Amino acid sequence: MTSANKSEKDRVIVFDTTLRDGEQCPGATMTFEEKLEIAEMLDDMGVDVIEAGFPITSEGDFQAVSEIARRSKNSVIAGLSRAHPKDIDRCAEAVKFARRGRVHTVIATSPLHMRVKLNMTPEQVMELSVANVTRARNQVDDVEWSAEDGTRSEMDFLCRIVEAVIKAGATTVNIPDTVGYTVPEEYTNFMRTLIERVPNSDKAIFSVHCHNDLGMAVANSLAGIAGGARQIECTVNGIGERAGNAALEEVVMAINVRNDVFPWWNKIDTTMLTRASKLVSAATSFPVQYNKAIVGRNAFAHESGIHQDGVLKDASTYEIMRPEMIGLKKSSLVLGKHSGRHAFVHKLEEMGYKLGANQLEDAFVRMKALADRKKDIYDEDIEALVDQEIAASHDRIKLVSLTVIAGTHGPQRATMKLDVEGQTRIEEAEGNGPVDAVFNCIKALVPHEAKLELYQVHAVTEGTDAQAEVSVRLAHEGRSMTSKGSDPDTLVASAKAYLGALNKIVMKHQRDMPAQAAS
Ligand SMILES: CC(=O)SCCNC(=O)CCNC(=O)[C@H](O)C(C)(C)COP(=O)(O)OP(=O)(O)OC[C@H]1O[C@@H](n2cnc3c(N)ncnc32)[C@H](O)[C@@H]1OP(=O)(O)O
Ligand SMILES: CC(C)C(=O)C(=O)O
Ligand SMILES: [Mg+2]
Repeated sequence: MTSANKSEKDRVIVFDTTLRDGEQCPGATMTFEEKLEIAEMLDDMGVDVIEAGFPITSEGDFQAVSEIARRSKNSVIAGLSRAHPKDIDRCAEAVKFARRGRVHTVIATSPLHMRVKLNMTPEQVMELSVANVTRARNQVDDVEWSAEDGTRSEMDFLCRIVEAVIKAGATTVNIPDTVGYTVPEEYTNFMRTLIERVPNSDKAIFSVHCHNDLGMAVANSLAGIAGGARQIECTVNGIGERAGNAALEEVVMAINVRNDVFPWWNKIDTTMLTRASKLVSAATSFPVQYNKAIVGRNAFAHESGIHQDGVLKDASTYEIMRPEMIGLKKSSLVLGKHSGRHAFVHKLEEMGYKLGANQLEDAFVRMKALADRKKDIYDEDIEALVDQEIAASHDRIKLVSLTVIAGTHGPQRATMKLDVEGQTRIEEAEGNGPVDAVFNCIKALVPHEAKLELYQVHAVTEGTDAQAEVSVRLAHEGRSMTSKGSDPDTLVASAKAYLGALNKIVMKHQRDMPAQAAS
């Protein structure tokens, strides 16, 4: 929706409850400092209402809500309270420092919750709600009333109680799907019926608060807005009770990307979504699922060759939003066994390599072989692979295959096949350790006088499947030749490194021959 046709009736208020409902899930407790940092980010991001905590819960929660209220710039700061005078007073005390403070009072309205949990009749719940909304309104101007388990409540009762709380001064009426039970069409109709039947519904903003038990929190939230609600309660990364709440980044981007179907607007600066996600993930130590919509690390990453080719030609082939819209620099093309040549060439160009057609084809085949054996292919792997390709392109001696038997019962034994200037040779040798056996094989296949001066191994990247990079230095006739070999198998990398140095000696010898003959 363009700014020209934004009207107040289409505005959706974004109410973030990361610090309250988000913190309620096991393991998500945040420190005072972390809460202040998250609240500041939400305020800067354009969140309309920040639910900063549940002040009666503990002294710590009270302090956090009060301090967030003191520091708030533009956002309304809300605190939660039960329908209990102690809760209301403590909450009002905490939010009073905000530019605008909101007391949010909740009570269950479903037959099950009223009977089993509260042990109250509907009339008692009605009385308590009215009394506590009135109490809250005497302390703050902004009061939200929530019907816990709203979607499993009886419509007639809900209409009566909503009318009563609005009359008592509630400025926002929230109808939560507390247990993630509703489905989109049902929620649209539920909200529409309620708003139509409550005579004073125009005196309050209706709100949605959806849980994700059936994976429909975001769809249900948008459906509730379609039914006439104008506030969405959500959390960063969708954290919250059990399967979580509607994810803020998902509802915001759904409205943004599909504004043709969701013709509303909000004030969120979407370019801050990635940072907000990282901050909440770090504070809670909850990792973000790799394939999470919008902020998962794979949300803008492509490994499949056909997709990579499409994205290189025009990103909109496989991306429905630009990464910059959510604060990501760019999408990533990840090399792996599903990748194709277009992406491989693109990656090499990015890394500054320009290979000839044959070298490129060889390097591509080797990248595929490596990807079959190794989970992640990093730039360092490509570098090692291509450097080796370039170095090995003129080799006289090439490794064809290697098998090593190693373990506690020595001697270790290696069997090696080499291509020596077009001829295949095979040999078996023992050694004092597997590396010694490999090098003895090479000596048997290509007899030479060179002495091993240096043997060094290090991992190219992290992880147990990382490529090993081996350096070998051979001394021959007063000269030293060094070469590197890399492979996920340290012994293969060792053979490659040794053969690399030996090839250099052979080539030097061949270069020197005509000169010697002439002298
Ligand atoms: C759907 C939601 O997310 S609601 C918010 C849920 N969040 C939390 O519960 C986190 C913070 N909670 C707490 O720290 C504590 O539960 C407190 C401080 C609120 C209350 O602690 P306690 O007094 O020890 O009570 P406890 O939690 O064991 O039981 C809840 C009591 O509140 C009552 N209650 C539950 N909801 C409400 C409500 N909305 N209004 C009034 N009373 C309520 C219960 O019936 C029960 O009362 P009882 O003691 O007479 O049986
Ligand atoms: C407190 C209320 C709004 C809640 O979190 C719920 O019903 O899920
Ligand atoms: Mg909730």
